[in-house]
Amino acid sequence: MPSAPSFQDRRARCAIALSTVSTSSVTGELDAWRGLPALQQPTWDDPAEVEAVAAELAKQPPLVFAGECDQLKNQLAEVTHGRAFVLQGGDCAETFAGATADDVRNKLKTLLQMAVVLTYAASVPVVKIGRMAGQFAKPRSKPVEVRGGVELPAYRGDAVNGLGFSPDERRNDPRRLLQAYFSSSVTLNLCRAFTKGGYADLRQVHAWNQDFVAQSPAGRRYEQLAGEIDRALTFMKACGANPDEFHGVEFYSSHEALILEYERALTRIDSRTGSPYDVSAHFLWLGERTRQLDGAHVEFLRHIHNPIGVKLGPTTTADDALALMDKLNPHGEPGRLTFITRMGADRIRDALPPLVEKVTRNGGPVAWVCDPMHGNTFEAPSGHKTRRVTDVLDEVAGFFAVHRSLGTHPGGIHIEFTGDDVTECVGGGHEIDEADLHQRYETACDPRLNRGQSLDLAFMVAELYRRLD
Ligand SMILES: O=C[C@H](O)[C@H](O)COP(=O)(O)O
Ligand SMILES: C=C(OP(=O)(O)O)C(=O)O
Ligand SMILES: [Mn+2]
Repeated sequence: MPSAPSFQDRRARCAIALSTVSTSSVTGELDAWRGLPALQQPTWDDPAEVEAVAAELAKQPPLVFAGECDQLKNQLAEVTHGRAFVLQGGDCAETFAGATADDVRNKLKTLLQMAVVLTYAASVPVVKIGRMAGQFAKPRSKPVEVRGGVELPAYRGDAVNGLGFSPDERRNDPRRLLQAYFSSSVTLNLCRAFTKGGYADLRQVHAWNQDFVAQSPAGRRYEQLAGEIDRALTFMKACGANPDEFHGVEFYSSHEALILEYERALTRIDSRTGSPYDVSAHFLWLGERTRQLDGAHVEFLRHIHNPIGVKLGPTTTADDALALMDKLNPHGEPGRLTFITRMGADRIRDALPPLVEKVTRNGGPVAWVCDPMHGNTFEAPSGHKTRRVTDVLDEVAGFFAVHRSLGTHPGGIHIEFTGDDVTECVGGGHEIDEADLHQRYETACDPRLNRGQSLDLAFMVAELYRRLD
């Protein structure tokens, strides 16, 4: 007969049992979305292939660490308290071909320049989040695209199918999910190297502008500001400050949590706390098309501990916002939830106040961020999807005006931009007009601000921020 288990044995068995119970209940929660309607999911030819890919993804190392997600959550908590500002941006749709050192550096350079303008001119700490290293999947308004009488499945991002207009390219291929992971990893590695390895050093403010200054009004304006920063740094050094403190910056990754098989496969239990984190990015958001309260996306996001966002379009009611708040941040944890409003320049001044009022009165803390892109898209006569820079600026001005009148904090901007001199949005310093769009229209999905247009926006936001005082 086996002897009675020792106290240690019993304790160990008990611990094992507890961890099994808690792990399986966590697993149950993380898979609960599978029983709910999930919009905008690709249809795959072979479910077994998707399962094999998910199993492969589940074995891969995390792209980000839970502790980094917590750090971002703390910084976003500062935003909810009105003490910091979010700058979130990048491509509408990243592409695998764009995971190169040049492309990533150009985007980061523009983001850093914008952040410097905001930090210096508005005197506010800026939380820098890229729509980078994972933004490979797109929701679409139509499931198909028709060209010259030929109908094919819509492009859903490089994680799903190809942009080229052929049946082969447009076939949904689950193996692309693996490539999305590897391209995210390459991009994030570059971002980490650029932001920590000296390139983002504040003493490089002029270097980021070198290839730009002569050509553009925004570049020249930036150059002046960089000169002031230089003098401030010299002054601080003379006062005894340690210049190495400006060597690197904190940078975080984000993307829309769209393809639930991918996000689920990259969700891990944090060894420190036993809580699940989606380690595909620091920050995940839900799009306007997939934020149904009883839908699969909300259910999945509810259980991960990353800081998260939800896009809110012009039809969102105050009750919708409150219900999302209750479901996604039931304990009112500061920094956990960001509402990214994308109302359109002509709607923001009417559509935003009821949401902010009700959430502020009844809800926990939330960071309010303005996406001035997605409510302002239209089709030019040439067929290009575009946006007017004046509408983008006007939506941001409306966002600031609403928060100012309600006494709440305009917490940040969320934009689609690129570091290259593309011609995708009309207006701006170089006055791109609709007839110019074809010149350098390179986006895989929505039109992005180019570098000059992005810097113009940063100067305007800094001005609006200063006027809040
Ligand atoms: O950001 C993405 C787009 O707004 C979204 O994919 C819808 O675009 P579509 O109307 O071209 O499908
Ligand atoms: C699809 C997007 O936005 P929204 O969900 O707000 O339409 C996006 O951010 O690219
Ligand atoms: Mn977009």
